[in-house]
Amino acid sequence: MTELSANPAPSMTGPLTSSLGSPLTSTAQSGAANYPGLDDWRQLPISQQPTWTDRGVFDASVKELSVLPPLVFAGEVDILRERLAAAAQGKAFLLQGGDCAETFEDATADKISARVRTILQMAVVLTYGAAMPVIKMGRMAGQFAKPRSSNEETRDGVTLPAYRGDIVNGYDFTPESRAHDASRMLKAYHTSASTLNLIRAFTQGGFADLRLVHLWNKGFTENPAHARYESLARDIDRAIKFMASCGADFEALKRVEFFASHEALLLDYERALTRIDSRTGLPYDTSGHFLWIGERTRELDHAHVDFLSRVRNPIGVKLGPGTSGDDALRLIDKLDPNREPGRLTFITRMGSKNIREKLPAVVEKVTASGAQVLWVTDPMHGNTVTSPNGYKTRNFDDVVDEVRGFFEVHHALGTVPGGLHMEMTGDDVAECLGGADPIDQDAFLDRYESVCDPRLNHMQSLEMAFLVAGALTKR
Ligand SMILES: O=C[C@H](O)[C@H](O)COP(=O)(O)O
Ligand SMILES: C=C(OP(=O)(O)O)C(=O)O
Ligand SMILES: [Mn+2]
Repeated sequence: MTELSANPAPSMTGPLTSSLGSPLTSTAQSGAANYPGLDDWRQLPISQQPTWTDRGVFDASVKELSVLPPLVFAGEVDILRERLAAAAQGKAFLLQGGDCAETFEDATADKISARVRTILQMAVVLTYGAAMPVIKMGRMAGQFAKPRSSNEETRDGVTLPAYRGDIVNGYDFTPESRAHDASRMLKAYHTSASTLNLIRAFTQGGFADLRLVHLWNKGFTENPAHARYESLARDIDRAIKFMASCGADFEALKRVEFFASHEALLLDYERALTRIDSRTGLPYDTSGHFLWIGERTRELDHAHVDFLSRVRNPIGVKLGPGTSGDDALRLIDKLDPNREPGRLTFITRMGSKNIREKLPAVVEKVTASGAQVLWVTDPMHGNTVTSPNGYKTRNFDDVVDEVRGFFEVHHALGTVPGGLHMEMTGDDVAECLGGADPIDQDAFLDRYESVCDPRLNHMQSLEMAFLVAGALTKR
């Protein structure tokens, strides 16, 4: 423990050091060992990395990760890039959602199923309302590493390392649990694999068949959004029956594409899962289909931007209210120098109070440069507040207002509002205030489950989908 508290600033370990504070041994190199540039990030400033307690465990974990099978196939990643290119042109819409922080404990069939069903329901609402394809993507099967504002947490006079996601340490407030344990990277890999396996089974094996559109609503608490969904599902049912009587073939309705994404924060993990694709000879980070760089780690000349500039996956970057048009242009030059459709997504999270004022200048500058990025709204992270009874929360009205602001800005500029990025769950939790069947802060006492940021619950998520479908119809 002293080792951890003696070095409370694992971020910015500086040039020529790894996240262990000293040069890594060759055991840290992955399958793509000699590919030029993939390890350049190790020479650059890096923030938000763990301070692992045991070098032996670290070396062994990275070595094992680097020979484990990839979690996703490079061909799927290429398909996603094409889908995102369509979204950037206004021909599809990206729906990306899931926990702020997945946990190992919650990687159960029930919870994964509720989340997938909720995303499928939202996608149906959006597809039906907006009459355009929806790209379905989970913040799932890998969303285990969290950047934090503070390295430490103090409770009742006791100070311990902050929780940094299950891939780094445990949520329990004990010195043992909060120690940074590199073997957790292996557990994160295996939990991602089993989550992805279940998602693939659900989405390819019949569960996502559009003819089961009613079934996805079953088991969720009845509420206004639930009822509205039922009515829409009845319309879809009628349309399907009508088409069936006309002899239509429903093969295409049986399966859906579902992509996995997470914040690529823990670069030792991401590097170990980076492989050279045998078809193209190029490096892919096979820990997920889509990876994003967070607001806290998007400095241009730092490690995260450098590493992600070198993999073929589609990349997202979160843009907070302090982003200038020039910042955005420099990120484009570094991450998408060839201006490749679908390569780069900007996920704006400016806050409902800032979006209308700050977003236009950034979008205008990017548009004037000729770059075609995909613009996505994250209406969660700029709207975090503390409730009077001490919970980290968000007001549903602020979240809605940021989404509205995002659409207004893009409508006014004639650009494409191409997606929604949400922290949500299929469970009936109480973490965000408000909604049609309003959550108040007293409900937090029993139903606040998130280990990091507050999520929209099942009903609030569906409500959001109806709202966005309305905005897309106008588009
Ligand atoms: O999910 C995002 C960040 O990890 C989170 O907002 C950080 O929250 P903190 O300010 O409580 O550290
Ligand atoms: C850390 C996150 O967001 P941001 O980087 O936008 O703060 C997140 O998406 O959980
Ligand atoms: Mn979050």
